[in-house]
Amino acid sequence: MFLVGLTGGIASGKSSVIQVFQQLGCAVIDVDVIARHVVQPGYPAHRRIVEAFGTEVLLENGDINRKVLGDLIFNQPDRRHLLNTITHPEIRKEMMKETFKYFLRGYRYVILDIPLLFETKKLLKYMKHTVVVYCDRDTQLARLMRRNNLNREDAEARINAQLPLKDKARMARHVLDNSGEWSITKRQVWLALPASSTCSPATSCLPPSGRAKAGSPRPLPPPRKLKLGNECPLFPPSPSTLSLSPSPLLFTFSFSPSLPFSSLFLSFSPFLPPSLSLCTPHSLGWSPALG
Ligand SMILES: CC(C)(COP(=O)(O)OP(=O)(O)OC[C@H]1O[C@@H](n2cnc3c(N)ncnc32)[C@H](O)[C@@H]1O)[C@@H](O)C(=O)NCCC(=O)NCCS
Ligand SMILES: Nc1ncnc2c1ncn2[C@@H]1O[C@H](COP(=O)(O)OP(=O)(O)OP(=O)(O)O)[C@@H](O)[C@H]1O
Repeated sequence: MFLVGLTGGIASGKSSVIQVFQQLGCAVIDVDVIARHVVQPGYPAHRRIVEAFGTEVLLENGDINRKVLGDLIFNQPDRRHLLNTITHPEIRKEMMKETFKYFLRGYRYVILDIPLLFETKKLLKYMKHTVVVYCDRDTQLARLMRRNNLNREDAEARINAQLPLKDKARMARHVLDNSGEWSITKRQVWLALPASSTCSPATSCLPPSGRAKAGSPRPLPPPRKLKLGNECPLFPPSPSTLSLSPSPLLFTFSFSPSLPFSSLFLSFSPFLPPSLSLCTPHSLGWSPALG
């Protein structure tokens, strides 16, 4: 099994992007969701947070007051470090459990949304590939202020608590640009689907409407569960998936001027269980005799 680390900056659009992957049937893990889970009352991290930060970081019902704790840690690096030492080991344990569940279900790839992948570096060595969801700083600031109802100063403190997004984009193997309209970002994910097909046009698993000739405008595939066997630079095929010929679609996509970060080629099928994802020549009705 291979792990794909998806990261970005605060409010750069990681959760939005990972939802698209999820809708497409990929195996995904959102570490922010796990981070919320492990600090619930009754969990060791909850007790240790109260010991370290006092009961003023609690709501009346005993839950962590995330606004208060956030205001504390995003303005004070030492307290942020303290919170990280409490929560990160618990988060990693849960992440391992979730990943193992996907492994048992037969997935070859799991996409993990890990906000601090490049900051902590602890998990980096386990990632087969890294993907950054990027947006320019002004857009990031505006989206963060709007979503969290923050003033500029507080929003900047949160952004500055992380490595600059530009640096992360440089460190990543693949970048998704979410600076523009959401529909453009979604297209980047969707368009990557047929681009990664190993099937030649003659044997394509795509419905006819989903096929395109090299150089012609690409029809937008609807979000759906995938049943293709794919090959692409990001997610190579399993040994039992045979590449027939490189798809012309790959070429079309990689030089699309509408995608400034068009180096992203995602093959979704490895995130599906093998029974669904393999597109062997035989499953396509192809045999060596037929060519
Ligand atoms: C500080 C807390 C209470 C704020 O909660 P809040 O609901 O406002 O934000 P949420 O958890 O949704 O996080 C939003 C984003 O903030 C950024 N962020 C969160 N924690 C940190 C941190 N310790 N350092 C830098 N950035 C962080 C991430 O980009 C994250 O995606 C919460 O983020 C938290 O418990 N953080 C510690 C755990 C952690 O490091 N989580 C990040 C995933 S490893
Ligand atoms: N392309 C876009 N156009 C407009 N708004 C967007 C776009 N992408 C994301 N947003 C909005 O920006 C905000 C941040 O997006 P999202 O929550 O996906 O980011 P995130 O990186 O997961 O954030 P965090 O680091 O805080 O978990 C949300 O309110 C989301 O609806």
